[in-house]
Amino acid sequence: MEMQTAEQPLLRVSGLRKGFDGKVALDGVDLVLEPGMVVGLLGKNGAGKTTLMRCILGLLSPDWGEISTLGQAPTAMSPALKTRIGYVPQQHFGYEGFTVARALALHASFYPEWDKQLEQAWVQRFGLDLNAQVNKLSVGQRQSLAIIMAMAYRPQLLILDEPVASLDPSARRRFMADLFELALESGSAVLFSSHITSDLERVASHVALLKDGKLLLMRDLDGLRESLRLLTIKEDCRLPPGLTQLGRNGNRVLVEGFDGDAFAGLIHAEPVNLEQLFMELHP
Ligand SMILES: Nc1ncnc2c1ncn2[C@@H]1O[C@H](COP(=O)(O)OP(=O)(O)OP(=O)(O)O)[C@@H](O)[C@H]1O
Repeated sequence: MEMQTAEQPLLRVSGLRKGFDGKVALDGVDLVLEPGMVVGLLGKNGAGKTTLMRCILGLLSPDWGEISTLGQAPTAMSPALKTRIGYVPQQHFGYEGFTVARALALHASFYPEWDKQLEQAWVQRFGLDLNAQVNKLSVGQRQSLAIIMAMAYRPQLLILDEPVASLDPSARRRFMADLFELALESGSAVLFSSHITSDLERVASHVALLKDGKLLLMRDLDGLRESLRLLTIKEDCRLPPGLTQLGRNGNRVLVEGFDGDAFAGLIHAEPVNLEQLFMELHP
């Protein structure tokens, strides 16, 4: 069994393919997560985000390719290793017959590393009522509880499938800001999917962009801001070798790797934010 060492990344995905009923959901995905990385996974509905997360967690078996999650193949992960991973799925939940306090206590009992102080701080932050019945919580409150349950034991790898979709803007902002801190502080890595590009821009260290099961892009956000451009070029223009074409619409080409140097045939280069990037790639 492969064990995780200090030099190994927390997650390594190589050449991952997964299909359902002959339809490709993931098409050769490579991804590496190192400690301290907060990776925002962007992609439209059906792009493959949940499938990727479920493969990483061993809930789905890949058709092809290799995954090492905390140094082990996810489909053969030991129970001890599972307690070092946190997951908030899109749909949850259990603990229906319990109060919030009881549900948290029960959940905590599975995790030797549970941090009670962290739990309490987050209960306060989300304004959760410990005496409320879980089955009477709102969707957003349930999501808050699921987040606390997934991160209060400071997992090394935290996987969040649209964690903030049901949170109100203030809870969302607090959560996203603290997520980043938590990852850095605990030396862990976070992979979260979101459609809210402004959240992603605010807190992610890296962005991964899935389109039709292919990872079009995986980069640090600062580097991406610098090197991502929407170019207007002449008809017969050839792109220099250092540029990666991400999308094209007539003489408008979205590229990564732009270093500011003009080249023959370039008419105009404009910076793009994540939302524009998303729109350009999904015309
Ligand atoms: N269990 C399944 N059986 C059949 N097809 C599936 C299954 N799970 C996912 N798919 C298909 O795989 C593709 C990717 O789905 P996935 O749920 O990974 O997308 P997503 O990016 O998470 O979408 P969303 O943003 O809507 O959550 C879709 O075409 C979906 O219909």
